[in-house]
Amino acid sequence: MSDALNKDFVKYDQVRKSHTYRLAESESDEFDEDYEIAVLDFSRFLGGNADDRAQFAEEFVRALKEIGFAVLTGHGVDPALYDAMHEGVLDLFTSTPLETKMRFRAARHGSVSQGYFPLEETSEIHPDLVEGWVWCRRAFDIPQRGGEPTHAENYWPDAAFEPLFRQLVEAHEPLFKPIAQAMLMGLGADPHLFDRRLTKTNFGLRLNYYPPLTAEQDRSGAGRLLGHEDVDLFTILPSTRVEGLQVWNHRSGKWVRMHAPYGSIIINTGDYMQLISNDLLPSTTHRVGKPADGSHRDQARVSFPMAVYVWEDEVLEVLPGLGEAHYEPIKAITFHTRSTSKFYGDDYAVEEG
Ligand SMILES: O=C(O)CCC(=O)C(=O)O
Ligand SMILES: [Fe+2]
Repeated sequence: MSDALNKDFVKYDQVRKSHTYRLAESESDEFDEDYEIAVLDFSRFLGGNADDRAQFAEEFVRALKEIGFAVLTGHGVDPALYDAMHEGVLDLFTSTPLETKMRFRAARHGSVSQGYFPLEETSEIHPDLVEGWVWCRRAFDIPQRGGEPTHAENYWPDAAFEPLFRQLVEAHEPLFKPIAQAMLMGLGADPHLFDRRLTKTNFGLRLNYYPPLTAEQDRSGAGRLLGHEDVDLFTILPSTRVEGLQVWNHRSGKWVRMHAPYGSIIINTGDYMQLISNDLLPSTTHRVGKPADGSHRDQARVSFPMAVYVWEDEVLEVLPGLGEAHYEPIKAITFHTRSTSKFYGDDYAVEEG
């Protein structure tokens, strides 16, 4: 199984992914030590004049076209919040008994597999050295799309975690539209085309807890999270304290190690965005490997990416003005669940229009 290739699962892909990579880390993997992922000041878009905004959008989209990842500073979120989240994730995973965690095992809610993922069970295709926990919009006590009441209490092992992690949701939700607007502007499309779809939209907040590596795991060369692409429009990932994120450079066929400054956020485009951008913005493969710096190996690693979706009943289609469409329009639920049935089994797919 450790020789498995992404190509073995190509039937699940809903957008073109022509490269080949091994799911697990391997001694033969090559690294692009010189490539620098762009670090851009988002305040130029959030607070700048029309020229600043246009220039930011151009640089942002250039970086994304090239590698599917960019790092943003100047986004306005207090880094103290990320420190609090880091501690909160450690607390959640280390203080919740396994039997309690197992009562929340992940299950499909609409498109999203929401709930707890035990160690080595992030996906059905290969074991990873991470525990995960995913919550969508409905799990937070925030305004819901149709004004329906929330039942946050159903989703949390301890009620105190909801208001804690809600702070992260409330800090990031105001960034959804400006990030999408900058991408659309840089693509030459109407920057406001997704404003309605992104109002009270769905998302998946994923907390990842990578336990300290044992000496044996360290020796085995096992990675922490398999190579994958995100299915979403884009992901907002605050920079992590412990390194390890690696990004596939499709030009060189090598991996690039992410080094994002403290307090910055990493943005990467996912499958929804690759479809609507007609393959201009790639859904880039990434994974989490052992830290290159040995001193970090005995430390737990924590990350808290937020995946931005559109609701299940929206249609994903190629934006106007981007030439002959490579894809047919498709309902978001069909697109999302077909693609992620790669991880959750064939019966995960919901076929609708
Ligand atoms: O832990 C990280 O740095 C990345 C996690 C990730 O790619 C994911 O949860 O989709
Ligand atoms: Fe990811």
